[in-house]
Amino acid sequence: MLQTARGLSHELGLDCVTPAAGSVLRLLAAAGSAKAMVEIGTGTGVSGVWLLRGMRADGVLTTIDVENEHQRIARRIFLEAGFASSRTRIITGRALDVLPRLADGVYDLVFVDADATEFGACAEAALRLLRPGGVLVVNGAMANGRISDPSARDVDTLTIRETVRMVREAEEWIPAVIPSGAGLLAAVKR
Ligand SMILES: C[S@@+](CC[C@H](N)C(=O)[O-])C[C@H]1O[C@@H](n2cnc3c(N)ncnc32)[C@H](O)[C@@H]1O
Repeated sequence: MLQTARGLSHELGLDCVTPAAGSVLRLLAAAGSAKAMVEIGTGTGVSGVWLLRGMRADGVLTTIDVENEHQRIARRIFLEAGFASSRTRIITGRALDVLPRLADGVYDLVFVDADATEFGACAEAALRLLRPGGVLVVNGAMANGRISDPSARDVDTLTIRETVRMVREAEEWIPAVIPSGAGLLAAVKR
């Protein structure tokens, strides 16, 4: 099932989480006995299946994407992977329009994998959405190796660098960068 979703993702020209990064997502969801999670960037559902596999059997994944077509594929992938439609809440819209409508302090995990220029704003929203002890995960934290190259100053790299710095320095987070896949910035909310 994940192979099908990965193939569809590549056909659409979308990146998706690698198996190494996906297994970290599953582990974090399982370690936190996650019951409520938010995903920003549904894509074709690759990361969603990893998250669903880790979270509690009665948990619900709220997943946001601006592209209805991507979510149409993801909805089918979730069902074919054995997850009933009651396990997912699929919301179509821009992340920064949808996130303010979600409840404060009730989510166990927020996974960010959409527009890199909005990573900082998504991390700030996650601070409001997560319960204490909840986990933020941002995919692409190493900006394909550009993060440590001071000459890389494109807008995506600059935003990712700034988001990693902001989360690392903030009192509210206990952070780590995990070098799996495109790099995962993970942080526990104090
Ligand atoms: C890298 S793909 C997500 C891949 C997915 N997480 C996976 O691993 O299978 C990024 C997705 O974010 C969506 N996206 C881009 N900008 C967005 C925004 N501002 N708000 C919501 N979704 C956005 C794109 O339509 C795309 O489906």
